[in-house]
Amino acid sequence: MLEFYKYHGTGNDFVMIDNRTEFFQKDNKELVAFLCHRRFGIGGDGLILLENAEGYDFKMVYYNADGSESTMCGNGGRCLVAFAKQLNIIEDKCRFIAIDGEHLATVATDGTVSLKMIDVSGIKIEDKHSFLNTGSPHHVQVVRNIGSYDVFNIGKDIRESELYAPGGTNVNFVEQEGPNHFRIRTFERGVEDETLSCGTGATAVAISMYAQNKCDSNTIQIDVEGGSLNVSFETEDNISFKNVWLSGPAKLVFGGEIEI
Ligand SMILES: N[C@H](CCC[C@H](N)C(=O)O)C(=O)O
Repeated sequence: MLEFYKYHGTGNDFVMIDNRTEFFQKDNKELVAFLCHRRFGIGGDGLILLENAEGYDFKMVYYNADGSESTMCGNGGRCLVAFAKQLNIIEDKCRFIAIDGEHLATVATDGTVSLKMIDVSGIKIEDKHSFLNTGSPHHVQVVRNIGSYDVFNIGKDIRESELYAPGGTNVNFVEQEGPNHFRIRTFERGVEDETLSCGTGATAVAISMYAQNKCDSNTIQIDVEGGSLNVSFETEDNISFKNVWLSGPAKLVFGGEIEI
């Protein structure tokens, strides 16, 4: 039997495993895909291992639902911080290591988890879209009537297009809701579907919109299908962004054991 916990951050859901004893078969892609399967397994957009790391509170190892180890996951990172607190590894502050480097995080009394993301630069701004890396790669495209937009089919086409081969990208569609307030919907690589939220995607949209002068505050509200996230940052030149923070809820849903 394998002990797990299930968390979500604004509807982006993850299977969490305490792998400090390193028992988990990390190269078993089928096992990860099975655990994330919504009918045969537990169900999740991804799976995250919490491990020990010298000089840090813990290490994050992230897999997409298809079983592939991937790049940074913002909501997953926030959920992992809540999981570390549940395991009494940390209190209300921590420093951990993930695939894209070191992250700081805080847990507020209301449970809001704020995560410091990597510094961002090298944003490409084209006529109809932009592209940037916030720990994971993100295509950002402004659309109208986002509520009825065909995120799955258009997102999948962009994700699979020549432009992003061979690695692929996550695809975010965005519509402005008000000053410094946007609504997004994201097609995620590795889940190969729309998810209810994407943390690195929300971060990418906030930075891209600011870089294109669509907002003037460095604190931006991003509504996702499963709730609301907040992104803040500092920039001097509108090209490089530092002190980037992603905040929002990170909730324990249930825990259990699964036969493997
Ligand atoms: N949901 C994640 C992104 C996972 C990254 C992944 N889909 C990829 O780029 O392979 C987030 O909250 O940032």
